[in-house]
Amino acid sequence: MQAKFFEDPQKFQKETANLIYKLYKKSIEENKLFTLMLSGGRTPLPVYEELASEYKDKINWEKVHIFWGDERYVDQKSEESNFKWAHDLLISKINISSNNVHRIKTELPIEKATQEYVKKIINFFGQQNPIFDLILLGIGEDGHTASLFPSSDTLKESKKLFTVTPPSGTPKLPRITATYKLLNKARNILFLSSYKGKEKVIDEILNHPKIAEEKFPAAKVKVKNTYFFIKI
Ligand SMILES: O=C1O[C@H](COP(=O)(O)O)[C@@H](O)[C@H](O)[C@H]1O
Repeated sequence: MQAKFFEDPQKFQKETANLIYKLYKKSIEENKLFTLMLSGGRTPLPVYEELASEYKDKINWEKVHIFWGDERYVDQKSEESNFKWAHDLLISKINISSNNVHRIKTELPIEKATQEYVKKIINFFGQQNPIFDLILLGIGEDGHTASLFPSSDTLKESKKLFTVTPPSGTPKLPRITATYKLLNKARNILFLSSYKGKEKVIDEILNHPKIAEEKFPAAKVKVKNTYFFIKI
């Protein structure tokens, strides 16, 4: 586990994009492609912009497959859509085929959208327990990650890779989320979070992980190669 705190927002976005690039290169060497699961929220947005500018030509985007770890159940063009922000700031600016962009289809009924996404992932990886090269995650003020919220039944889901989250969070919306079954298999996890308003949550996750596990869903993501990049 590695935790880094950044006072300079420019440094945060540059170092984060650079780490993503390093992990991309390693995956390409080993597996010839890079499976990247994006998070929602606002914190990763400058990183998406950095990737779209500095890494537009350094990364062979045809070898990258983009997925989402959670989605708010809204139209894909809504300001609240996790897909929309990644699309506008990154995907629309790089040379990537639409076949490599795997969004959650929120135009379908929510259960169907969830099941179809699981099917799509299983078909893509050719196995029931997919291993993503890199999963980006955020941390909410309540310790949620993806759309796994404290005290939610979604935390107990052990069979499915994705599940439906009843209206939760800010904005309070139904959501579709990856479960621990999927997240805890990743090769690399990169938490991107701001620190303000989340100091207690982040300090506890980093310094008292066992206690944090009882309260904060983010603390239950347990992967050997986990990075915390925190913007102060
Ligand atoms: O609602 C969500 O919030 C979290 C944290 O977002 P941030 O704006 O504090 O960075 C995010 O990780 C999650 O994907 C999103 O749906």
